[in-house]
Amino acid sequence: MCICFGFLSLVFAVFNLSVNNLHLVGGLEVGFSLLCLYIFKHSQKHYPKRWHAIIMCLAISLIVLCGTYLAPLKNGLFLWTFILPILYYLLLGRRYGLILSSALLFLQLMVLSQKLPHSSFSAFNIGLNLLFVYISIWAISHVFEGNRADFSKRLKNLALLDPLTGAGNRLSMNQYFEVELRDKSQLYLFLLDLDYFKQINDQYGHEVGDKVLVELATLLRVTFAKGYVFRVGGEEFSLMSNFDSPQAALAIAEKLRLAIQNKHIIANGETIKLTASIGVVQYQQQSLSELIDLADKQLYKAKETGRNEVCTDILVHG
Ligand SMILES: Nc1nc2c(ncn2[C@@H]2O[C@H](COP(=O)(O)OP(=O)(O)OP(=O)(O)O)[C@@H](O)[C@H]2O)c(=O)[nH]1
Repeated sequence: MCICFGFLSLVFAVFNLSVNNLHLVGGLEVGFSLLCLYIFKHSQKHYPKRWHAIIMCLAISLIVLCGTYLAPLKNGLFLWTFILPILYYLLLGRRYGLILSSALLFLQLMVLSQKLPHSSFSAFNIGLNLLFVYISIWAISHVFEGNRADFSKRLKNLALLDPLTGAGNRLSMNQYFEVELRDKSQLYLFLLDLDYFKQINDQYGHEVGDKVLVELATLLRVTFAKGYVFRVGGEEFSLMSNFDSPQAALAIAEKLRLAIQNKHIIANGETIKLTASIGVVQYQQQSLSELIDLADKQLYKAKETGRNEVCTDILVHG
C-alpha cells in the first residue's frame, strides 16, 4: 500500500508542480511520497508502528483538503475525499475511523462551501449528492470494519483460549512468554495439577469433571488476578506472573493451594473436595520449555511427597 500511494503521490506531484502550478500541493505530495518510502523501508525490517498509520492518514487528508481549497473544482482533486474513510477504517480501526471521517466531512464542507457558487441550484444538488455519497461510503466502512473486528476477535479467541475453561491455551502461553511479556526479571512460573482428578471423573462422570475444571479455572483467575492462567493439559494449569520476591511468589502459591483445598463443589447433590499440587520456579534466562521442565520436576516432587503441596527449587533466605 505504501508503494502504491507513494508512487501515485509522486505522479500527482510532478503533474501539480509542472502543469497545474499548485506548488504547495505538489510539495506536500513529494513529502508524502518520501513518508511512504520511509514507512515501507521500516516495515520491511520491523513490525509496522501505529503512529505510521496515523501520520499517513493525517498527511493524505491534509493534501486532499489543501488540494480541494487551492485547485479549481473541475480538476476533481476533491474526489479523493471519498477514499479517505475507507483508508481511516482500514488502517486505524473503528474509533479513529469515526473521529477522522467526521472531522474530514466537517472540514471539506467548510472548504466546499467557499468554493461552490451559493445561489446555483445545480451546485446545491451536486453538494447534496457528494454529501450522501460520502456518508454512504463512511457508513459501509464503519459496518464492514465493525464486522471484521468482531470476526477477528472471535477467531483469536478460538485460537488462543481453551474452549472449556476460557483460560489461555498453550499457544497463548507461548505468545505471552515470547512476545507480550517484556520484563521477565522477576518472573515466576507455577505448574498446578489437580490431585486424583481421574477419581472424580470415574466417580461422578466426565460432565462433573468438566464442571470442576471450569470452577477451578475461575478460582485460579480470581486468586491469581495479578498474573496469567493457562490450561496446558487435562487438569494441569500453568500460571505466570512477576513478583517482588521469592517469598511473595511462594505465599501466593500457598494461598492458591489453600483456596483449592477450601473449595467445595456441589454436583449431583454431593460435595466434591479438591486438592492440587504445585511446582514453583523462577525464570533465569531459560527458554519456556526449559522453565516448564523445571516446574514439572517440582510438581512431580509435590506429587511424590503426598500431594496437596507446594514444592520449589528456589532458595528462600531469611
Ligand atoms: N472431565 C474431564 N476430564 C479430563 C479432561 N482432560 C483430561 N481429563 C482426565 O483427567 C484425568 C487425569 O488423570 P491422571 O493423569 O491419572 O491424574 P490424576 O488422577 O489427577 O492423578 P494425579 O495427577 O497423580 O494426582 C484422566 O482421567 C483424564 O481423562 C477434560 O477436559 N475433562
